[in-house]
Amino acid sequence: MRFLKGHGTENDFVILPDPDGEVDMTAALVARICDRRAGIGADGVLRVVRTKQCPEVIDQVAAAEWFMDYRNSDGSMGEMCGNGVRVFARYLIDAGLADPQGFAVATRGGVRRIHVEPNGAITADMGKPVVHGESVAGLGGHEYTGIHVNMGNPHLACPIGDPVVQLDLSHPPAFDTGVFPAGVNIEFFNPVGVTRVVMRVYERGSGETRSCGTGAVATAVAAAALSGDTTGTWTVEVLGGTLTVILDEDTSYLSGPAVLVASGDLMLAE
Ligand SMILES: N[C@@H](CCC[C@H](N)C(=O)O)C(=O)O
Repeated sequence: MRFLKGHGTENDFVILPDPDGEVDMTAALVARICDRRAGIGADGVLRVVRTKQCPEVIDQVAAAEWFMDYRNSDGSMGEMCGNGVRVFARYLIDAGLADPQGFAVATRGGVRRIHVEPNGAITADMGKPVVHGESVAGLGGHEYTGIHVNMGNPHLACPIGDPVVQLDLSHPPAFDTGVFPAGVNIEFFNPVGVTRVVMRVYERGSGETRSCGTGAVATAVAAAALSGDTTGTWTVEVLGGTLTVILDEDTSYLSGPAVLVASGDLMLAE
């Protein structure tokens, strides 16, 4: 099975081209591929499959030829992945499978439109964030109140007073399973400018990663809310680089680098 490897601000993915939907993506196979010692190593897998082959997203077939079948590194499914969809787009463009002028990708979280910036950055229209109110994350004996934001997938974005570098994210933060019965991605951020924040994230199904695109948008929403805003352009610094988030009245945009770094043949048995 052919694979490629790519990343967006060091949120890294194995890309599996499977146009006709022939690969049986078991959780065990995904976890083996993502294993950083016994596999290729990645935060997740992006299976590239024609939307018409996938009953679960067949309602998106008229809008998007390709479906991003996203899986976390533990094999669990995610509805959306902001860096993933940008790396997925980079693959489609480089493979000549999508129009670099703009196209749409089907995801479990809905259709996401893509365009390429003059500097090569890839921007995804992430849809309108859905804000649900406050909830609490527990970490290192502290409780952090954050904002529950749905970006197709669930997030809890928590402002903290201290630099995020001090946090120990080697263990999962606690959260309210009544609010998040299917788990949650938890961001911690500290503002470092009027519209600039530093963020770290503990992802559902993948642990701490060096970036999270949906998390960056959720963080921008929470940071904006702190100053009484719902719109604006935010710079989100993550361990793996810098992302730009635009919040407007109707939708949100995530922009940043997305690169392919390798390709090869997967030798793991399915
Ligand atoms: N890294 C992603 C988010 C991936 C999905 C997440 N772990 C979940 O289970 O919802 C991003 O860039 O958005």
